[in-house]
Amino acid sequence: MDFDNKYRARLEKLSTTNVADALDALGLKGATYGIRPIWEGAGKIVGRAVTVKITAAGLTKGKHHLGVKAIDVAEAGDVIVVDNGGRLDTSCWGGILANGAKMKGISGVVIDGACRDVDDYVEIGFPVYARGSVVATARGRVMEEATNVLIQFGGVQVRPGDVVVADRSGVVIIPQEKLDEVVAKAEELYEKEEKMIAEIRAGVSMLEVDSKYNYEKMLK
Ligand SMILES: O=C([O-])CC(=O)C(=O)O
Ligand SMILES: [Mg+2]
Repeated sequence: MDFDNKYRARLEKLSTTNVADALDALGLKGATYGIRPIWEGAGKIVGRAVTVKITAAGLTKGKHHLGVKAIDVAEAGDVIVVDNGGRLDTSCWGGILANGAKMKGISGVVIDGACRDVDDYVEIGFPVYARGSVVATARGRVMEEATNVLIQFGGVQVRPGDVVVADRSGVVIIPQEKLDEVVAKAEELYEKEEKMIAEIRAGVSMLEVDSKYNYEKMLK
């Protein structure tokens, strides 16, 4: 799939909410909840998923240090998607990993859990989205179970190569085999909303604009 040529610029123009609405209209799951930019300037992220599945540390040891394999296999523009099951009591991503990811040209990291070293992300301008930040290290608390496998992220499935879009509203995942349909539908919804906003700004009444575009039925 020629993702960069065919889809990247189009997705950068769309919002996560356009994409979430397109997924709803097409009966697909991909909208997550509660995973937000961890620092003010963390910009929008678009890219293909490299997944990391985290599990609790214990007597079975992990093969790779958490996150390192994902950074190694990722290509420039990819997004690392970390499933730590929503845990908030321990980090599963930090500043050293962020520096490694930044050096590879990775677009950003989205985490179903918590991260640490937020000042480091600000310093290097690296976008990280998570449920929160925490000071406690991942070491001895969690470990990497697998890289590039099916994961659960904010209640939705993510497979390696699925497409991630993240902005200030949150994170959406587009199943890779539905990318064409979802992007086309999201663009159609974006155009309609732009027209609605233009009319509202031109002074047309909200009631008139709403009934003309039938917002309530727009996803049918
Ligand atoms: O130990 C951790 O949670 C990870 C960490 O701080 C880093 O990558 O800098
Ligand atoms: Mg650190």
